[in-house]
Amino acid sequence: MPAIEVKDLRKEFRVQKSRSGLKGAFRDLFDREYNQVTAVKDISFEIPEGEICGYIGENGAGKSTTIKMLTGILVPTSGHLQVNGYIPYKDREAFVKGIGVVFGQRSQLWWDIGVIESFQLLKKVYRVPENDFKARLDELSDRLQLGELLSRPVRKLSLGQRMRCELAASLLHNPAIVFLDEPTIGLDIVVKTEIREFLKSLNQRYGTTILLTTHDLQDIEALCSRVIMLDDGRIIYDGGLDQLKETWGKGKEVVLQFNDPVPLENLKLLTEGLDVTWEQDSALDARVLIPQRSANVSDVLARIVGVVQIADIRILETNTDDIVREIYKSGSAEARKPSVPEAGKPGSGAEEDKGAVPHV
Ligand SMILES: Nc1ncnc2c1ncn2[C@@H]1O[C@H](COP(=O)(O)OP(=O)(O)OP(=O)(O)O)[C@@H](O)[C@H]1O
Repeated sequence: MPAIEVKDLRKEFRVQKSRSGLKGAFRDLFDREYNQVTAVKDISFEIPEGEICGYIGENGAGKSTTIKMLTGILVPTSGHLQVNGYIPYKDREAFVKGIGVVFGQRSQLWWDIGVIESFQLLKKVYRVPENDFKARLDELSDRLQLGELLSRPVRKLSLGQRMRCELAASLLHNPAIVFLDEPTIGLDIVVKTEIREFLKSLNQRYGTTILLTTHDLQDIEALCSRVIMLDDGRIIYDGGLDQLKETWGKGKEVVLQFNDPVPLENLKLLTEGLDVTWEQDSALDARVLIPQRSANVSDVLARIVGVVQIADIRILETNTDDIVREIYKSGSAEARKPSVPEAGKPGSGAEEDKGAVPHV
């Protein structure tokens, strides 16, 4: 049984329209008008136990709405969902014992009381036996370096300290599935790295399933083997991070500087038979573009080094940030067109060939 199972999940909100001016406000009192917003549009996916999956998309794409449905906070308009064997909004009490949730922007800890007292309350809420609680708290304190933070009220903690406490709070009852909504937002790079390391080890030691929404693609790079990308309530990509890079990445670019002038023709001859493209601004330098799927950098360098005197080499790779920005930009509309046969574009045949799940 998958940890998370979602089929044709949909969420519509009814939002009241406001008319302008005093007269409009008066009319609103008696004759309300509504707009319908469809935040999540019939999405389907499954997440197996023990997977760390990134759930990404631009602002307003529908990520939080999905997480709220998966955690039982919102009731879907239609569709089916099952999380850890439960239907979240129906089996609330039993369901919450098996999940942990961290909303980076909102605290689950009580503001004015010591962190440890919040933990004690959560222990009661989740009915964690005393011995399990002690062992778990010791381990979490140690790994997240909570130490003397435990006796402080939450309002006296820095953001990074609070986030470490939030993570501990969400894990006190040893949940099988953890939902993290922007867990590293606003944190400095050191704390971000600590939190990523912690999540990785949590997943490895306990096989915890993690669904992570983030705008920080370094989180995804560090943690996720799979990403689901949402745009305007629809899934536009579901597949591996490597496939994402392969499908949309522009490959690698090697920038070379030579000691003596080298004509472009010579460079082309040296790499004959390899699927590469050379560009040159002057005879003393050159760039070679190596597509993601064909040759690799060492094949290309093996042909050149020793034959040509090289003063300097730089290897540039499209990073995930660039790729995702590119998909968002070109993204959704293209993705929904039925199979535009153009390589490297969302919705093209290339995506299907790579085994990613196309959602068109
Ligand atoms: N309670 C609500 N009532 C009405 N509309 C809502 C409600 N919650 C969300 N929406 C709308 O649904 C859409 C999706 O919002 P959602 O918060 O799920 O996006 P998101 O991907 O989490 O964005 P962000 O990255 O900004 O958090 C948006 O258009 C939003 O305005």
